[in-house]
Amino acid sequence: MATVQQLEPIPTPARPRSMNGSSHDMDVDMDGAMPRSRARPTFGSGPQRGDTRIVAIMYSPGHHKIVSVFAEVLGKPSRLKAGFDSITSTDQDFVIGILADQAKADVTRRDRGLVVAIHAHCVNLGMPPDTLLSAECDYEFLYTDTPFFRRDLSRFTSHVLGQLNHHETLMAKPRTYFISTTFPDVSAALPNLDILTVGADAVEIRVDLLKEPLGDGNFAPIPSLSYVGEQVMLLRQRTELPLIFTTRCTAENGRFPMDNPNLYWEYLYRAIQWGVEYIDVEIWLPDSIRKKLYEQRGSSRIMSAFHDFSGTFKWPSRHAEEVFLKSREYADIVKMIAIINDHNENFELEYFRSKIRSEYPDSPPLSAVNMGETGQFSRTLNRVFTPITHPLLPIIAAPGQMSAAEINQALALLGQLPKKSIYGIGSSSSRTAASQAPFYEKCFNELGLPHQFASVERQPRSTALDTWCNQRNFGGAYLNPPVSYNSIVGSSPFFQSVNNGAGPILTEAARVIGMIDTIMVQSGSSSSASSAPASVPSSPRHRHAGSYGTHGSTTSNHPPNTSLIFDNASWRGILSTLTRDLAPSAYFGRAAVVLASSSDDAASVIYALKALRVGKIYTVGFKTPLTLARDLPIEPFNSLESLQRARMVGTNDSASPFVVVSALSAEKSNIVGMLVRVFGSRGAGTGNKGKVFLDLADGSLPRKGDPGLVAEQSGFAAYGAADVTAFTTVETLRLLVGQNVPYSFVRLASGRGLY
Ligand SMILES: O=C1C[C@@](O)(C(=O)O)C[C@@H](O)[C@@H]1O
Repeated sequence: MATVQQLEPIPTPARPRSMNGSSHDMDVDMDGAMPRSRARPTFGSGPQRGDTRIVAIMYSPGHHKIVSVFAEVLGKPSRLKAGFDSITSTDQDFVIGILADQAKADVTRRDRGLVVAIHAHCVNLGMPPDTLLSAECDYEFLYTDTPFFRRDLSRFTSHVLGQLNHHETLMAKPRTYFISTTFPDVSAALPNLDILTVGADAVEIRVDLLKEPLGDGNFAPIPSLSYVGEQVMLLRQRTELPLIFTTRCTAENGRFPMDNPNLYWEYLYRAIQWGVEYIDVEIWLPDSIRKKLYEQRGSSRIMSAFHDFSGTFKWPSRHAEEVFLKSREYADIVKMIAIINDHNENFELEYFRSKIRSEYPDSPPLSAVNMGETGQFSRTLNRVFTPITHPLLPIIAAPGQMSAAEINQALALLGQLPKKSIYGIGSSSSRTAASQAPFYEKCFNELGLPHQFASVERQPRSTALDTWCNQRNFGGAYLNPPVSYNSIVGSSPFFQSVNNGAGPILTEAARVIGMIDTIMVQSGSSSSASSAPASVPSSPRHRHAGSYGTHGSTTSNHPPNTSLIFDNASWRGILSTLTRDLAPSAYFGRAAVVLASSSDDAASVIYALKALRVGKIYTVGFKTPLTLARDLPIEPFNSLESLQRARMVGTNDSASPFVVVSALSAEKSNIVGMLVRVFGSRGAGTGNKGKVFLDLADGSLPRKGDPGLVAEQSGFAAYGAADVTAFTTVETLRLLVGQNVPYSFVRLASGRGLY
């Protein structure tokens, strides 16, 4: 008989706060001994249920297919209706399609508490879209049908419905940057976008700098909404980074005219409808407009903007504080930027920053820099959304802007980014860590980081790991393959001695998963931008003598007040892969099958599936540890009968497996292929990619058959280890060096080396 393990709920723990005052997505466990049965995981800023209203898609004639793609992305069936009036609560489990012409009749009087209205317009049909629908819809999705970017639709949907939240994750990072693109036409940027965005956490589109050709050799005085919409669409199709939508006014080094403030509302509100993540709202705009945008922002975040070019602005003044207080009324981030005359004014800004932090601790994060060469120093010190440029951009967006590499080089020169040794630690059985070395070196180089990267091999039962991690200049490591907490700490006097004998600090993911793939270093003085998140709290057990006492015979070589943090990045790689083409809700409540030969191999998969709120997991080949099984029905397939039962439940039944993840090695491919066939869609071969298959086996190793191919033939959308490795690398770089390197760059720059 199959067993179902169900465990009692346990209260959610209090969460640490970041420097910015936002909660951090890396909850940490301060206990050194591997805690087995503690609080229920929170998954940091992981997937949320979000907006649960009925989604209605307004589509153009001949474009009904977009309705089923939305439905697939959301994990629901679709049905077409003649108008909003006929939508009732019985449609809750469907995505509704309404022909645009019919929608126009009743879109205005729709029940906004019941329905969220999305206008899907294919730009190949011409621009602008229907003006009434654009104005009346909640959101507007602009797309091309050839090529169609499924990833863009999935990201748009996850964002506007509030299922994924970039902002919380970004504000938890110790430093964030955005690149100000200054192209008159973003098409020019697209070929280089991957490289341009290395080191950036978001991409700003300077709408006021766009130049819309009028066809007679002239350009529109301001780009039309049609042109801007297409430009935003093009950019979003090519980058996974959040966008910042900026209409900079003429008085602040921009080109947007100031005579009609309503024009700003029109463009900025449309950007919210397009699902742009950040909206730059200048504070000279009337309060009524700022308030309205703030209230209408949905899942977007408002970055209030203030620039002073007069040369008379003073950070220590009452005026500066008033600007901050006015800004924060309608802002999720406050941006203040000024021209200064003297280098000392950079220190005045630092004083202002710390005063704001201590006097208004609950305010939105402050992003503040000075312009001009004199102000560059402040660009190295600002930690929240520092604007950056890149040598490949046509012009810089503001005087004194620096690139990510220049900022890092300056930090290194100032002693704020000390040179560290960072290790890629492999094992004798897997050469993956070593093959990633050239990629990491390339990234460090591109980002101007002073660190040295070394790839090393860990022998079972050797003490080499202790030696690498106990070097004075140790800056962190990734472990590929991951190693269990117990095998790292169990027999190591060094790791047992850290944090005055409490052992390494564990993030929530590391504690629950029990497998460690990232070791970060956090220095107590924490001015280093180089490594672990500043938001990880110091251990209460830290003493002045340093976190690594002299426990047993082990002496720490690290500077005082240094902590080691153990994390797991793989689960995020898995989560990002599974949500690349689907919104998280496609997984909510559905059943999953996990194949692995040990619970260690399955742990990060199960954690990611739990973050995706799956309803049940069938397991094959391992026993799920209690920490992972908590709050979720787990049913091992331990007989043909149990397998047959799961296979026979109706496809619309939530117990019918929707996602299959295999962590079995390449030589077991034939078994994987067989199981995938068992759970394949009945309508396989019809091109219906309803279900999801993820194969974590190393694709470069010889194997008997390709389960991915079998999966595709059986109606699955198939993903492989290369996707997960690339997404995990993005996460690892964030954790180790605090820098964002987009997925597309990882895929581009790593060649075949990563896999
Ligand atoms: O607000 C800012 C900051 C900025 O003005 C700078 O000083 O780098 C550049 C602008 O593009 C951006 O919108």
